[in-house]
Amino acid sequence: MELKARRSELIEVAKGERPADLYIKGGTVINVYSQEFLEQNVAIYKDCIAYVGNIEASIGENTKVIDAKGMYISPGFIESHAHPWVIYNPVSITRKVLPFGTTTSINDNLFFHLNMGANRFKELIMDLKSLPGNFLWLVRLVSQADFPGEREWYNQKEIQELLNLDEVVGTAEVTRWPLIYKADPQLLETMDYAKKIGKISDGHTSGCSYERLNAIVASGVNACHEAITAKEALDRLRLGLWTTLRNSSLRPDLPEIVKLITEGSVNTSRIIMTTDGPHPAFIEKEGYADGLVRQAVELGVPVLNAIQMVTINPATYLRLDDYVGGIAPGRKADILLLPDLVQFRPELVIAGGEVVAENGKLLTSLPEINWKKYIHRKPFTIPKSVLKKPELYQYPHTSSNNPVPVIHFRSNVITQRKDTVLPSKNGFADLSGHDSLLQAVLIERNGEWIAKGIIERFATNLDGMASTYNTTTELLVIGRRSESMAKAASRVHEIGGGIVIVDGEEIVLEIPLPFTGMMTASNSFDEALEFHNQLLSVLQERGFPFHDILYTLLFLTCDNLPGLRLVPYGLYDVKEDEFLQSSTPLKSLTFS
Ligand SMILES: Nc1ncnc2[nH]cnc12
Repeated sequence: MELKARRSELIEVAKGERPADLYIKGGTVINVYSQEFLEQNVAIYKDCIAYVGNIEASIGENTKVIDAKGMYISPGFIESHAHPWVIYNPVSITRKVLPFGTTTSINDNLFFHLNMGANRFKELIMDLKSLPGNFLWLVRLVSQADFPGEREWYNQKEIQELLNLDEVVGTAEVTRWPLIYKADPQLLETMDYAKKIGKISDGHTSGCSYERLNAIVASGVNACHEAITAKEALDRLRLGLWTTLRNSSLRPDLPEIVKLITEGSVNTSRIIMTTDGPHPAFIEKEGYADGLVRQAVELGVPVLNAIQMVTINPATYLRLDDYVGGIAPGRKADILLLPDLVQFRPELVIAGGEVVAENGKLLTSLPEINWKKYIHRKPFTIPKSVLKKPELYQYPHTSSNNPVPVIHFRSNVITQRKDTVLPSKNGFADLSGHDSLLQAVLIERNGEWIAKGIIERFATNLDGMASTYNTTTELLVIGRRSESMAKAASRVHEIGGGIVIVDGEEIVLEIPLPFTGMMTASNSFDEALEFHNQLLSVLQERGFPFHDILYTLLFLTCDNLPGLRLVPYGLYDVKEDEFLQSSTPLKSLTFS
């Protein structure tokens, strides 16, 4: 990490030979190293802490003294596993969570790399360096749904170059973890490279048994946030993984997994917490890293341990503890003044030595990013007229006697194969007698391929919807009426990405997501929140039975979760690793 303050200057301030810029006086320092509360002052010079103690020698004429009487002085919180694209974007999420005290976030680069490639992504990293706080990255080794040309797009040499950047702390989760289990040479080599240059590899081992976990840990993976029971969390801890307890909008599991601590006697020094990319309404209600500490303490975790789990523990895991995670000389001055240890909402947030927020209000400016310059790999080149063809949205089915493998939603994101006998009409499945079934297709933006399926238990009364908000960022079109689906698809094409819902011929909701098809191009978090709330309520009115629509859309097209998925190569049975219906080149279907 680059520091503005020189070490020699910090030494002078520590000795009282040079005046501090800021001096926080009269508060109680939360010492996450020694696990103590200490009545001490903190002197700050430029972007760093220079001194922690009771001597006031560094207060000079121009030193700004902050009275922290009655307050706790905490290290800034760290979100070590962020996904900065849940309709919000890197800037709008920072706007929201910096005043809540998250001064460091470690961000997945999935959709940035997927849409702009490694070199453009490098430019984005540089542009986002001007964000207040520490906005750092983990880089993907592959996407979340294999596609033609994936390994060239995620090429090893470029990824290694990214890993060498100061702003990149390691490799990101590999959701398709069987690749690691099978010792994929390209992935192992890159993870090894990361280790050699002192960086980490985040993991993702959902549903992985203890026995299989051994093989994953042997690959060099450092952490996992996918435990959904205290037992699974303990397995991970015991095998030497940094164990990240998740409380996300999709999986609000903390009450269960925290029993690892509250009903056990484990050492918490390798336990971390994450919100794992929650939707905007969750952040609005629960906060971010602050919400994790608040809830952990409510659930019975000792307060100092809970704070360590979002400060020094993630900093140590990320190999950033020389810079962030604690209040000590030579560390970055990322500091919160907390009025209490119940709400954990800071009265003052200092990031890099600057007061950036007070009483929940951001006081600093945010960069204006020209998102357009990054819209790069995938504009829609498929002619819009093609999207109007109704047969595009029908599942091929020639024999009424053969059952069709339907994607049945068991929960928000978990699906199962449900073979269903359906009549065939003009070579397609006839859904007219089955109210609970919808057509679903995934169309490559350039018309290279189309994958088709039928889904059940999504939103029974949905005429048509199209969305680039899914893990491929291609065009996902769902509905019961081909004409409405066509209209929704055409509109998303026109706006260059986003989510559109159509009733009959009428557009009832339009959410433009021009930045990669996942994010708004606005700095407003409130706009993202409003879009999310509208989407959920419009779909719930049409029968969507679950609590988190964005994750349903996101993961319908991934290739790692059970059971059937719609992915670039077709309708895919994840467990069997089998394609039940291959995707077809769209051009051969429609351009002739
Ligand atoms: N694997 C994932 N991909 C995209 N967004 C996510 N948010 C949480 N997990 C995610």
